[in-house]
Order: sequence, then C-alpha cells, then structure tokens
Amino acid sequence: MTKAAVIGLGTMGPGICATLARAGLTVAAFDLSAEQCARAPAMVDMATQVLEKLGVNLVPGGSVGIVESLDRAVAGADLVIENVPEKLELKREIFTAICRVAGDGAILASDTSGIPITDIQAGMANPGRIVGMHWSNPPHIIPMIEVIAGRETKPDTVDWMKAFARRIGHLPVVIRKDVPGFVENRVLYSVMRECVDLVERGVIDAQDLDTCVSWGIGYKLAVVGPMSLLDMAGLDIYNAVGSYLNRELCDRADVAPYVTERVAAGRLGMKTGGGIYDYTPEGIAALRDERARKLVAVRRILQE
Ligand SMILES: NC(=O)C1=CN([C@@H]2O[C@H](COP(=O)(O)OP(=O)(O)OC[C@H]3O[C@@H](n4cnc5c(N)ncnc54)[C@H](O)[C@@H]3O)[C@@H](O)[C@H]2O)C=CC1
Ligand SMILES: Cc1ncc(C(=O)O)c(C(=O)O)c1O
Repeated sequence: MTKAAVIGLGTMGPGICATLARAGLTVAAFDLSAEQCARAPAMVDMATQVLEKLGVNLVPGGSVGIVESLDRAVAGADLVIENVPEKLELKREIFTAICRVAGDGAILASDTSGIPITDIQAGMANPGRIVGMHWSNPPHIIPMIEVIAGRETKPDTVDWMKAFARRIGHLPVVIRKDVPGFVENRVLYSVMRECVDLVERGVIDAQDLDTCVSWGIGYKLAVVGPMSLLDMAGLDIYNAVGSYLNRELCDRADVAPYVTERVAAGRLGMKTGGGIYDYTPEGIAALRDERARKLVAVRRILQE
C-alpha cells in the first residue's frame, strides 16, 4: 500500500499526514477551507520535525501533497482517513462522496472521537471496509490508536487496520463494542466532567486543578494503567472509598455552563486565543513546542 488520502486539515489532519508520510506513504490531503490548506504545510513540517526528534521509524520516499478536491485526494488511495468536524451528517456526506471515488479495495477510516461507526457506515457502499481509526491529539506524538468495528465492518478490515497502525509506529487498541465515545473518550470525558464541575463549584481553581491532576493521577496513570492501579492500591481500598464517593461524583448528562458559556462567547481555547486561559500567538507557539518536547521525552521513557 503506498497512497493515503486525508480529508480535513484542522487540529488533527496535519499531524496525521506527517505520520503517514514518515512511514513512506504518499499522502494526498484536502480541506474545504483554502485557509486551512494554506496553513497545513507549515503544520505538517512542525509535526515532521517532532517525528524526527522521536526517531519514529523512517521509511524513505513519503510525501504530503495538498490537492484541490476530495475526489483528487481519494482517487487511487489504498487508505482514506476522514477528519472533518464531529457531526454525524457531515461525516456521512463525506463518506458518501468518498465511496463514490474510492477503489473497492480501499480501507475507509474515520477519526471520529466517538460517533458509533455503525451510524457512519449505514447505507454506504461496501460498508465492510469502513472502520474507526481514532487518533489522539497530538496524533503524531500520542501512539495509541483506537480501532473500532461498526456492525458491518469486516474482521479483515480490523486486522488490516491493526497491522497498519503498527506499520506507522503507533499502538492499536481494538475496541470490542461500538459504543459512543469508544473507550478513551468515555474515560477522558468522565474525568473532564468531574474536573469542570470541581472548578465550576469553586472547590479548586483551574490552574491548581491542572497541577493536582497532572502531577497526581495523570503522572501515575502514564506508568500504571487504571486496572493495574486498582491492584496496586488494593481493591479493598477502592471498595471502601467507592462505597461513599461514587454517589458524590458529578453525573450531569448535559455540558456545564462553565463550558457552554465560553463556547457561546467564542472562547474556544488556543484556537481562538482564549478559553479557560488566555493566550498570545507567541505563547501558543512556545506552549506547543514545550508540550511536544515533554511528550517526546516522556514517551521515550515509557517505551523503555
Ligand atoms: N481535536 C482533537 O483533540 C481530536 C479530534 N478528533 C476528531 O477528529 C475529527 C476532526 O477533528 P479536528 O481536527 O479537531 O477538527 P477541526 O475543526 O480542527 O478540523 C476539521 C477540518 O475539517 C474541514 N472541513 C469541514 N468540512 C469539510 C468538508 N466538507 N470537506 C473537507 N474538509 C472539511 C474544516 O475546514 C477543518 O479544517 C473530529 O471528528 C474530531 O472529533 C479525534 C481525536 C482528537
Ligand atoms: C477534549 C478532547 N476531546 C476529544 C479528544 C479525542 O481524543 O477525540 C481529545 C484528545 O485528546 O484527543 C481531547 O483532548
């Protein structure tokens, strides 16, 4: 397999392109926005530099080209990765367009954060080749990729995706049931819901919460996974603490005003210069560099 198509060049697309090219693939990328297409080459270069620092397997000959249409990107591709916004109807529109152009043998993947693959593939041509390929941000640094089969996904497609993830130097995890949010985001969003609730209720301020979690459970979980941590702490401890604490945890089914109010005000975070914290363009560049450097250093240790 040599050609991949990446549809969508926002937060995730450029890092995915760089990772594929690093593995020797010819990548054709497309985004509806001319502005995103214009900024993409610099973002791909930044990710490529990080991959060089990581020393991730280099297969010579890879490249990334930005093309002028989805059809041009998808034509002749062995793998297509959809990376458009998290809206089911939009993703279905994109997959319908992809299926019109893609070869019968092409694998069609969605980087959806948690929309069931079954819902994306329903009614599509040759749905057995459609699979979830959920990367984590930043995609060129975080190696774990969730592989999710929808109801109609062929087992061969899952096997292919597992092997492909390894081929590009990543770590595939097969999610056995096509549940909303899969696994990573169900865990992440339960943590995020509790964190937002604690800050919103004034139990702790945002900066101290980040310190508490990053240097506490975040640091520990990077080395000791949750199931192993239960054995390390003792299931009796979990049993005792959970017996009174579980009923106290945030269980809201909606999104906290702490978030919805900021979204309504256009304060989306780094992408708008401010969200929970405020940022300057220089500060964002410095943060991105520092975070990439630290993530690379931690990944090197964790891979020992
Ligand atoms: N941001 C994150 O941390 C992660 C996001 N994801 C998922 O990946 C997908 C993409 O997420 P982001 O990159 O963050 O979104 P984004 O909003 O940053 O980028 C989406 C890109 O898609 C483009 N686009 C919109 N409609 C299009 C169309 N019809 N044809 C071609 N391009 C189109 C937009 O111009 C934009 O550049 C979403 O499903 C998201 O849930 C997955 C893992 C992590
Ligand atoms: C806030 C948030 N939401 C979704 C994702 C994802 O994995 O889809 C991430 C991420 O870190 O990748 C995220 O931070």
